[in-house]
Amino acid sequence: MEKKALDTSIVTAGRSKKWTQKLVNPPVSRASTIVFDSVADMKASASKRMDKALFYGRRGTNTHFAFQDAMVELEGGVGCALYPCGTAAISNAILSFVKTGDHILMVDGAYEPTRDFCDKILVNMGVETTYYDPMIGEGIRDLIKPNTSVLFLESPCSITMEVQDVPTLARIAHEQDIVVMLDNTWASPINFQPFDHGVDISIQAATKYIVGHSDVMLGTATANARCWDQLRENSYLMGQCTSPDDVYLAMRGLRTLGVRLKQHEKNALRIAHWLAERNEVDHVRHPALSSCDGHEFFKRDFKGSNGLFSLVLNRGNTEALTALLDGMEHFSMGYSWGGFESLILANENINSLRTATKKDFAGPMLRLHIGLEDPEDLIRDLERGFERFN
Ligand SMILES: Cc1ncc(COP(=O)(O)O)c(CNNC(=O)CNC(=O)c2ccccc2[N+](=O)[O-])c1O
Repeated sequence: MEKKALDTSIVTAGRSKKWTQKLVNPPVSRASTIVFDSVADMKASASKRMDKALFYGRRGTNTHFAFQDAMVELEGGVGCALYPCGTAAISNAILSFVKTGDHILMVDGAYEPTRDFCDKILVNMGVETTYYDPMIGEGIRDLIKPNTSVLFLESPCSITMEVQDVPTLARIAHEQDIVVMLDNTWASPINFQPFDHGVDISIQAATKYIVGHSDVMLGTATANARCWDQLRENSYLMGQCTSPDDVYLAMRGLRTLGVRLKQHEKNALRIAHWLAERNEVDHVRHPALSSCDGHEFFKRDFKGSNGLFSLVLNRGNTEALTALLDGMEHFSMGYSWGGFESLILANENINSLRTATKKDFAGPMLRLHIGLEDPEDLIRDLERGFERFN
């Protein structure tokens, strides 16, 4: 079969008639018990239970199998495990590849609950975590220990948006047979191809852009041939299963992911360049702008950006920030991103979330998620916000 363009794959991925039963979309197949016609049928299913045979609800149904196929086609790898949320994907992927006495390397700019998992769960299992500078590059070699089993990346990093040199870090990790995991949520399966850059396991909080409508919690971990069997079986043993209703909505989200990302990107760049000229802004941390750490890696490795970026203000205290935030008309405050709506979050002390790298920023940070609203309305909303801020 000839290689398809990305936009064609977005439309066709996961639509094997095995799963759709000639419908355009795979039906929502809810199941715990799967019944068999004969002992031979039951044994045949059991022998193929690890390869999308209908066996038991926890292994998935045709709805899950369709979405898993779609994720592998779009992101790469050989298999995709599903989880109730992105945080579950992160924790179960790591748990699938560590044992007591191991050491892992975790990017200092990781999503805060990822850090909490390391500091509150792994530590009690006798797994040591070293946090490293997102921009460390070749220096990662000096942090590797004989018992290092996982190198975890998140690129760009949460809130501070550093873009990591993934291929360099992966190359060095593989010299010591270390498993390379990447939280690839910002790029989604579309804008960064993890397995082309040395990653072994790519993690998505599908909650964000894949679902795209702020109404489902879901996580995925897609693995290459080296890691797939171990990831799949350990995640199954830890009871990681998902609702076919949520998976159906994630599959629905995939079909518009390409066009939504393009519009988010266009709107966000309009606003990021406008913000860069505001006198309240010290600098904008958008991977597509040269003012963002790792911008050169974004240009080299990414196919595009999206609506999520941050900025550093050059002044402002809690009172001024509250005045800015409380009166926004189109920017809501909420703990997520990747839906169609615009969001805004403030962070007054990013260094409280970092242990290996301290930022000497001019002022507090704002993280914006630019939605699908008209960017001129959003700019006017921000203008009014800055009037309250000043
Ligand atoms: C890159 C990345 N990777 C994984 C996850 C987790 O996904 P999930 O929300 O589906 O579990 C996320 C979720 N992102 N959520 C946010 O950025 C906003 N949420 C928060 O800030 C939040 C929420 C609950 C508890 C703590 C935080 N926090 O980051 O401080 C993510 O951004």
